[in-house]
Amino acid sequence: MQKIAVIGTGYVGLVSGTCFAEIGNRIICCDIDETKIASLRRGIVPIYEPGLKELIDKNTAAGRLLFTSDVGAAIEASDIVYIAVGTPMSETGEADMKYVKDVARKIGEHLNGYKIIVNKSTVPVGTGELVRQIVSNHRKYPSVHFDVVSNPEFLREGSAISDCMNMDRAVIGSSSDKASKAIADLHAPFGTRIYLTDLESAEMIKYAANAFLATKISFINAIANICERVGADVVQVSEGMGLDSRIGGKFLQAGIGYGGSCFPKDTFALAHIADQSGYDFELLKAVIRTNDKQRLIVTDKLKQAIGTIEGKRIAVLGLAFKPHTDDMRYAPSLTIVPEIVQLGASVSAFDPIATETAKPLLPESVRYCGTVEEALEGCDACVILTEWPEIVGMDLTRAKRLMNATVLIDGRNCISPLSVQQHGFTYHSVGRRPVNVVGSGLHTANF
Ligand SMILES: NC(=O)c1ccc[n+]([C@@H]2O[C@H](COP(=O)([O-])OP(=O)(O)OC[C@H]3O[C@@H](n4cnc5c(N)ncnc54)[C@H](O)[C@@H]3O)[C@@H](O)[C@H]2O)c1
Ligand SMILES: O=c1ccn([C@@H]2O[C@H](COP(=O)(O)OP(=O)(O)O[C@H]3O[C@H](CO)[C@@H](O)[C@H](O)[C@H]3O)[C@@H](O)[C@H]2O)c(=O)[nH]1
Repeated sequence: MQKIAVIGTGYVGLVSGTCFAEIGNRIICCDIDETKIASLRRGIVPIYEPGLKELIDKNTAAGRLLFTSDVGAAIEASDIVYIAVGTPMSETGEADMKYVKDVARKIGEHLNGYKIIVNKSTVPVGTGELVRQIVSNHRKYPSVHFDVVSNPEFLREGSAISDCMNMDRAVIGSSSDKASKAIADLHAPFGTRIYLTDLESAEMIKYAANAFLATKISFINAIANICERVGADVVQVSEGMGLDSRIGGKFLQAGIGYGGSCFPKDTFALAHIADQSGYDFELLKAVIRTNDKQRLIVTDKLKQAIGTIEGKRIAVLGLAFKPHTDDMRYAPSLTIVPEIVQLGASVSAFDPIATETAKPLLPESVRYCGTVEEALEGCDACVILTEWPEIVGMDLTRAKRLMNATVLIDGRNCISPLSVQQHGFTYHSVGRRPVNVVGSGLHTANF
């Protein structure tokens, strides 16, 4: 059992803190946001993440998971201190290190004995060393030692608990064997692969992994745009490509591009790190440009499908950047909905979870609906931006009855083209052929 303080109780700190408690450690999750801590203490979880509330309730009841806004006291009461604060994109593209630096100062001020300081936030290479210097400079007792470790987080929102409990690997970077071993031992109950490395390489692994996944997405989106022009079907192309084990089928779903709190900011940050190091990362810059442009295809497709957008009513289904989260950070809807409104249409929007997070971020004229059906009623076209199960599984017969005109723009390629066409819809996807070829797909050799 380790005594651990997790500083920053956002998506990462709250989930990883809870999972560390679940494997038997005593965790104090702390945050400067007192409202957040007060909610958590009352059993109210401030973010939507499947399975998180149940796991928090279980571990708080067992006395393994505590919440406080007294960050200093949490540091003093722990042997391992995890940094999990935000590193948002600054105006110039690089990661804003303000919160990490604030926490490092605080750790220095409350270093009352040997501690391992572990950074879980996504940070530029060199941050471990920066944290070491700040902690050193703010130490109350200069004779007290500490080690710094980088242990980046790879969870995805929407499946964060499962990603954390069944992580592919734990990357642990440090110049101290003792600290690396302690953090490796901490991960033993997860039964995961441990990858030991130096601080700088661990920090780079996180950015490189996200940039690579973003590259796969922009690559398949570019292929989808070509498929549309030459008459191929991107879903079949990506499946056929993915069967090559060197390529793999994951992160090859074409659509309106990536959003979220990580890929947009981390690709920018890595391009900035490269620039600073004197290397022009042209490939990554093209990935970012491709993603920015991909969002614009929705209004282009709308114009193609219904002519003028002015005066029309458009149903927008899905606002969150991906299903199973209420996170709206860099969601494609934040670009697409204002564009539709600006072109003179009225928007009826539905999202099963993210509506409240979305409201302050979208134009005031947007009408929010409680169901898919309410959003579709009387609309001239329907646009899918997030593949929530209730949107993918919508009743097309009912949808057709409710809508003024049967135009469906599927920004996530999540509805079967055959099925929508059988229901009499005009279907616009991202690089799919209008109708599937019968008998296509994977077959055994004796087919
Ligand atoms: N969200 C993800 O899916 C994800 C996954 C992997 C890695 N990451 C990385 O993890 C880090 C955290 O991301 P997040 O999405 O959890 O951020 P978040 O914005 O949801 O949460 C950060 C929390 O830190 C708190 N905080 C800020 N300064 C503080 C301080 N001085 N003391 C105590 N608390 C403080 C904030 O109040 C906030 O609650 C980022 O670097 C991010 O890139 C995020
Ligand atoms: O084939 C795909 C896969 C994803 N996406 C989009 O990409 C974005 C990101 O999706 P996902 O990676 O599932 O969610 P995140 O929670 O942003 O997780 C990413 O970012 C986290 C923060 O760094 C990392 O920890 C995770 O490993 C990494 O997958 C979303 O808008 C998805 O719609 C696609 O368009 N096509």
